[in-house]
Amino acid sequence: MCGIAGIVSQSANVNQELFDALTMLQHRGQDAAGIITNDEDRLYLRKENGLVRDVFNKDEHMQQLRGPMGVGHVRYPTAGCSTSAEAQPFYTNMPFGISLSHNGNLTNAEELKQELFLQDRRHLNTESDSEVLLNVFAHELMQRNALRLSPEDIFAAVSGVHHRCRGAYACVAMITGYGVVGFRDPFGIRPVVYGFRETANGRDYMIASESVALNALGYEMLGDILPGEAVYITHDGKLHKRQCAANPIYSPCIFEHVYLARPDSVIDNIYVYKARLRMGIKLAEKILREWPDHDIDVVIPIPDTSRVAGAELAARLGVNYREGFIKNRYIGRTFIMPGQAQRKKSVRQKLNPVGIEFKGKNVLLVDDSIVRGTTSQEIIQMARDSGARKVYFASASPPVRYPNVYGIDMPTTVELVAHGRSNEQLEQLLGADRLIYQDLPDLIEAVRQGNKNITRFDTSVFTGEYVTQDISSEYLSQLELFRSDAAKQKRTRSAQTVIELKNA
Ligand SMILES: O=P(O)(O)OC[C@H]1O[C@H](OP(=O)(O)OP(=O)(O)O)[C@H](O)[C@@H]1O
Ligand SMILES: NC(=O)CC[C@H](N)C(=O)O
Ligand SMILES: [Mg+2]
Repeated sequence: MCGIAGIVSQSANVNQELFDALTMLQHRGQDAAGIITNDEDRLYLRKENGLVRDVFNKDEHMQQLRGPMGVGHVRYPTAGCSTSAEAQPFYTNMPFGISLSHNGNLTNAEELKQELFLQDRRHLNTESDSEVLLNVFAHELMQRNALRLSPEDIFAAVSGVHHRCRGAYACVAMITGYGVVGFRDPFGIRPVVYGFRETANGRDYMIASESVALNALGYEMLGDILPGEAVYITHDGKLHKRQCAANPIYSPCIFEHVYLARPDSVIDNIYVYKARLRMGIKLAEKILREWPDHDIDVVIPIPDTSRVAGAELAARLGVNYREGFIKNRYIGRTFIMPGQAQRKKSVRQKLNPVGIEFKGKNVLLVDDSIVRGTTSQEIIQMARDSGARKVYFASASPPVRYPNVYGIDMPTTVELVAHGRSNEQLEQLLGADRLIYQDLPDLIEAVRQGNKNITRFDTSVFTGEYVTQDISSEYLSQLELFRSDAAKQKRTRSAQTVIELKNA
């Protein structure tokens, strides 16, 4: 769940707007950031590890990122490693000069790498699946053999990508001198929206992972890029759009609504905020059904993401809602940090209890999800240390028991605290007096109520069933080998010495 953005403007340089859009999407990736812009026949690229505000220095970088169109990226790695060499956008000069930002994860990247080398004669310089995706797109565009690209050529290339690539990909690509293309895999696993803004010189367009980026910059939303669809905005402000997949099946990732997306975003026509409110209601109904004589004195959310569901949960239970943990505003999201040691340390730095809210009370702590159990374990202990009498814990989503292969870095079952454990075992391990999980049908209903046209979601982290239906146990074992915390750290350490040939 990286963040992607692309802008085509009829007036000004897009550097500052891309910077602002990426800042709005920072919650989707904290490891690296990048922007590439196109001015006439020149490209300007800056990408590096770090937060948006740290990567782009005003005088050194921003002023040099010239041009009225560009694409940007904030990264949360799910493939390759986390060196700056794999920061995005990626670039290839054949044909025309194409740069690409990708959110998601390809599940056939290894096969494609072979194909690209042996058949297409293309060189890849990193382990990133996004560089693979860029080269497939570039090769498919080459196949058109066009001296001047038409929208037809571009849509045919996207169709070619759909034929060859498996997994999740929400992308923005910039074709030097031509325009910006947004496209989404035929299942629509990761979100991407687009919109426009009227100016004296014509229409400016933006494509971004979430609608918050559009709102903040004064763009009006036109809609979601649909599964399999591509939207092409030419440099002179014309919009073309086409369904490029033979058999698209809307199956967005439900975890976007649980945790990944900002609550103020609307994705796939569903208000994330409302979906989270409904998760709170469903959870309250379950508690009232299964534990009618509960003795909960107060509901305390674990900031940030569980706040919305927590408030509605408390209201439905008819008990007080209290901000018992104060979040340090300078610490980012812990779940998407790269190593367990850092994640564990950050929970304590990030959240501090307000003692009086716990002393002598039966507290119900509520979080949006329990993944590795890092947050819940620490927080339950903190509640006890603060004098709580009983500590109950509720999760607004069901137990996360299976790896994600579509752009969330949850690759190994052993790292998932709920994998192979019963509710009782989890209660004991996390140290809760009672543990309540949302039921999956309730979660699906809470989200689906926002858009009844979506008949299925990717719920693989809860069920182990993958919407693309091509995930074998061998693939998962390989993933486990390559993406465990230990394996990642080893790779990142060794890659740090060879970062100079970046993909640009
Ligand atoms: O079981 P775990 O492995 O700890 O993962 C789950 C926790 O991580 C996330 O919080 P995070 O701090 O990333 O972000 P937030 O501030 O948006 O809640 C999520 O909201 C849970 O609190
Ligand atoms: N979280 C994502 O969307 C990651 C994109 C890509 N797979 C990478 O690792 O860089
Ligand atoms: Mg959280």
